[in-house]
Amino acid sequence: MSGLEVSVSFAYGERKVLRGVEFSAEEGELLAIIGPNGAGKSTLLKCLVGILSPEGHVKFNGTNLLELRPRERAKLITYVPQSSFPEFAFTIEEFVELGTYATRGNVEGALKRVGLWERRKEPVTFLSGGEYQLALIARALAQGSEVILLDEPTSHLDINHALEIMELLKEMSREKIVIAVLHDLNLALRYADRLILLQGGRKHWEGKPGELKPDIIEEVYGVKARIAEVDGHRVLLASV
Ligand SMILES: Nc1ncnc2c1ncn2[C@@H]1O[C@H](COP(=O)(O)OP(=O)(O)OP(=O)(O)O)[C@@H](O)[C@H]1O
Repeated sequence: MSGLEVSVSFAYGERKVLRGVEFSAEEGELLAIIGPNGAGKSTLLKCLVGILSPEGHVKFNGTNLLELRPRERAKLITYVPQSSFPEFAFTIEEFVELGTYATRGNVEGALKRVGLWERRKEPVTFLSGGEYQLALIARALAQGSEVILLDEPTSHLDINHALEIMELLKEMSREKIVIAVLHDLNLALRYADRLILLQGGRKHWEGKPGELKPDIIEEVYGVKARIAEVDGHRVLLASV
């Protein structure tokens, strides 16, 4: 079986946070995980990458990643956490090299791909929020894994940098499986091949962006929603 096959449940102690979340993904796909605050999106990514230990399985090409040692798992799946600014004094290049512990990764290729190669000798603390997000993505790319998970990669970014990141993810998804938690539904509608909508720890809905109906948004987010078409893109207009 090729691609990623997920079936997970997870509880923090007594508190059930993911209840039988199932989906699959194939190489060449950009999946967006969407859903309201507290739905379980970050928890789901942490379960997929093995930071948390869920019940169930996360199979990649038939191998259950949850049963692999961390070093072996890291060759196959990488996680880009929510951006928090680094306090330490690495250069950009050293920071990206940290992603290659499991592989003989391609630091140069990754830095060139995100446009930071020329600045590689600068301290990572010199980067702006958007540039730091690019460095985080370069670190994931340098690891060379086939599945990349990103938790809110566009939060704190201006629209220009957000679009730049989404274009990069789209390009990466041609040869990998890319799964991103996105709060911005318009970015999800525009860039994702498929959406997984979580609510209350369950998969509430799954489909292509073109299939998302306003009534689903209204039900899950408690807003009034309209979806219009602008220059061939579906655009969500929400109001309270
Ligand atoms: N370490 C933890 N211990 C206990 N409960 C937790 C922990 N982390 C998260 N939770 C709870 O699990 C639920 C899901 O949290 P999670 O961060 O996965 O949601 P999310 O969909 O990513 O939310 P957001 O959009 O606000 O980032 C929330 O109710 C949260 O309070």
